[in-house]
Amino acid sequence: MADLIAQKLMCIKRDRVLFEALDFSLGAKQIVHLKGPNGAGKTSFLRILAGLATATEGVVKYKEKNIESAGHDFYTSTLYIGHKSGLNSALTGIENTQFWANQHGIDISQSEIIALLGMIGLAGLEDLPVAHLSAGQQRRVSLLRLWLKSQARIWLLDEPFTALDVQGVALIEKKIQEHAESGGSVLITSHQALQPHPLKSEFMLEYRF
Ligand SMILES: Nc1ncnc2c1ncn2[C@@H]1O[C@H](COP(=O)(O)OP(=O)(O)OP(=O)(O)O)[C@@H](O)[C@H]1O
Repeated sequence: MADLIAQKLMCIKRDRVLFEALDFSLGAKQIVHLKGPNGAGKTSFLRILAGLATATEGVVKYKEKNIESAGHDFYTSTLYIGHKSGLNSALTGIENTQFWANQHGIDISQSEIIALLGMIGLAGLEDLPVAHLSAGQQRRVSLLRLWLKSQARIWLLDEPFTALDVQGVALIEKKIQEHAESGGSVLITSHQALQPHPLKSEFMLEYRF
């Protein structure tokens, strides 16, 4: 059975119907590439699925419960990474990661964070305020969450590859594939093609005038 089910979703923004009667499901071991032109409503859709915005009509269910009533179970099982980095630019990579881990009840030591930051390509930059990091380096700090919130089975990722170089994209793609292979599910928006993978499918949102 699917982890996350959306039924008959409608979303209206500024009098424009972005989508209506939209049914969608995301199950274990699935990677769904959400595609569509600028302004089609991909971010709006992702935010509704994450419980960060409310649909004009329709419901989103997690384990057969509306996400509003699924509560803690839903939020601990979901990892949403949006367009914005969600970082405090005055804090270092270590501090940002520690803060985020604390917010999510994740027990992690400073040496473990330093090791993870090194793994993601930020060795030697761990104690710089993230304002002093490049756009791609900041993106890497924010994507470190993929390695932290291991109990989150459902990943909702909005343009995670923005600003990443070729190696950065490959690292994140590999992590996404490993997550799906180990039973997780991933919905990802990206304007670039994803690596072919047997678990991957596509879901298209058309631009509606
Ligand atoms: N808070 C808001 N208030 C008014 N209109 C909004 C709001 N958020 C989004 N929109 C509008 O909804 C439409 C869809 O936006 P959305 O960000 O979901 O598109 P998208 O498919 O993710 O686009 P992109 O590929 O450019 O990221 C856009 O026309 C946008 O102007």
